[in-house]
Amino acid sequence: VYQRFCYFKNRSIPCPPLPSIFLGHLPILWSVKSHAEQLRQWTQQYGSVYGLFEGIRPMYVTSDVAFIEEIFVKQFHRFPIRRLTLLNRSIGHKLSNVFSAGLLSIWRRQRRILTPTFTGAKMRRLLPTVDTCVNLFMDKLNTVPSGSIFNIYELYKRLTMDVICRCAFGIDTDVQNDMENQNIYMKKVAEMFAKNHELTLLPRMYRVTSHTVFGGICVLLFKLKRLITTNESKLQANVWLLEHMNEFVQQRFNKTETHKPTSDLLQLMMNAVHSDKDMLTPTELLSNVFVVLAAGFETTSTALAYCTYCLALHQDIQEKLYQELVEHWCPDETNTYDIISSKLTFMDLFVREVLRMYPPVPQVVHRQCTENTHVAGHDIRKGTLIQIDVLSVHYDQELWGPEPVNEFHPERHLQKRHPLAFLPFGAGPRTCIGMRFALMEVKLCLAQLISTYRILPSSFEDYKLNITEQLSMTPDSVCIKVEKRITSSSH
Ligand code: HEM
Repeated sequence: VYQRFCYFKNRSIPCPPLPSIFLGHLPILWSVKSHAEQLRQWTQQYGSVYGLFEGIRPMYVTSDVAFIEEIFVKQFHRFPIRRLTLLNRSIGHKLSNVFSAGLLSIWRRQRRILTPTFTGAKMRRLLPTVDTCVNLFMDKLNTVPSGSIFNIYELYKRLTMDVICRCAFGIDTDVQNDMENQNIYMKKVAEMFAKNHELTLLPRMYRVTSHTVFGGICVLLFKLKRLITTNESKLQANVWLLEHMNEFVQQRFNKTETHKPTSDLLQLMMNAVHSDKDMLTPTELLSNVFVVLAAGFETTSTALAYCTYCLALHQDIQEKLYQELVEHWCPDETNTYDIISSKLTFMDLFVREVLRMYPPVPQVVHRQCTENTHVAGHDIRKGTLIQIDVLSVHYDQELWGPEPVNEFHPERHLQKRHPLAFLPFGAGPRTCIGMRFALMEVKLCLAQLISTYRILPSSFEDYKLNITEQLSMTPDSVCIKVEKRITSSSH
C-alpha cells in the first residue's frame, strides 16, 4: 500500500495532502459542492498535471492540452475506456452500451453501428419531431403572465424529456402538460439525476476498492441486494428504467413485424441492428436505448438553462441574436435544418461560448489506461485514471485570450484555437455521439424563444446562478421574466 501511495512521489508529480489512507482523496471530492471546481482549485495550486488517489488507485488530473491530445487522440488505443461503475460492472458486458462499454472491441463495434443514427441527414429527419415539442414549449411559455418571474429550467426539463421520448422511442408522454410530475418515466429520470446513486454506500465502497478483490465482493453484494429487493418502487431509478425499457423495446420489435416502421432513434438503431453483419444483440440495443434517454435529458436541458441565463445577462448579445434571426429565421420553411446548421452563425458562436463557460458534464471527460505507456515524459501504468480538469482548460487565458476568459465573448470562437481547448462534448474517437442532436435541439429552441420574446433577468442586481454538481453541473434554477416582442406580424 505504501508503495502505491508513492506512485506520484516517485514520478515527481505534485499531489495534494492525503486526507485518508483508505479512501485517498475521495472524501474531499465527495463532500465538496462541485467536483469540477475542486479540481480547478487544485490545478491553481499544483499546476497542469497533478495526482490524486481514488482509494489506492492513482488518478492523474490534467489541463495540459498536449497531454490531453496524447491520451484522447494519439494514444486512444491505450486509453479507450471510462471508469467502470458498480452498476455497469454488475450488469456485465452483455448489457454494456456505447457509453459504459469497458472493452475496446465492444465499444468499437457498438459505436460503428450507432454512428449512422446521428448523421446530419438523420437529424434532418428528426427535426420536425423536435419542432413539435418546441412548439408545445412555446405554448406553455405563452401562459406565463408577462412580467412575472418564473424558473425556465423546469420547462426545459420537460421539453427535453418530451423530445427524447418522442425522438428516441416515438412515444408522446404528454410530459410538458404534466406539471405535477405524474408521468412515471419523468419521475424516474428526475430521480436518477436528483440523486447520484454513485454516491451511496455500496458504489462508494466499490469506487475505493474497484481494482482489488474487495471490488468483486461489492459486486456480489449489489447483486444480492437487487435479488432481495422485491418492491419495485425501491429499485434504484436507473435499474427500474433499464428493466422497463426492455418491455418497450420488445413491444416495438413485435410491432415492426406488422406496422410500417416509424422514424425515430430506436427505429434507426433497430435498422442498424438488422443491417450490420456484426449486429447489436437485443440486450445491447436495450442498453443503448437507455443511455440515449439518460444522456439526452439532463445535459441538453442544462445547456438550454445556461444559454437562457447568458441571454438575460447580456442584453446586447441577445439583441444581436435577434437581428440574425430577423434576417434568416423562417420557421415555416422546410429547410430549417440548413438554417440552423449553416445560416445562424452568431447563434453558433453564442452556444459555444455558453458551453465554454458552463460545460454541463465535465466529470465524464476521463479515461482509464489499459496498457503501460509514456505520455509527455510521464510513465503511466495500466489501470491508472486520467481525469480532465475541463474548467481549467476552458478558462485558460493562453488558450482563449486575448479577451479576459471570465468575460462572455462569443466572437472569441471565430479565432482558430487548439483542437483540445474546447471540451464540453469531450474529445477524440469517444467524443459525445449525440452532439449534433443536442445542438439542433438547443438552437431550434433558442431561435423560437428569442424571435418571440425578450428575455430579462429576474433582477438586474446580483443576477447569479447557484451551481452544484452531482452527475452534472446544474443551476438550482434560472429565474427570468419574458416580454413578448412586437413584430410587424403581431400587429
Ligand atoms: C448539450 C448536451 C450534451 C453534452 C454537453 C454532452 C456531453 C458529453 C460528454 C462530455 C461525453 C463524454 C465524451 C468523452 O468522454 O470524450 C458524452 C458522451 C456521450 N454522449 Fe453526450 N452530451 C450531450 C448530449 C447528448 C445527447 C442528446 C445524446 C444522445 C442522444 C448523448 C449521448 C452520448 C453518448 C452515447 C456518449 C458516449 C459516447 C461513447 O462513449 O462513445 N449526449 N456526452
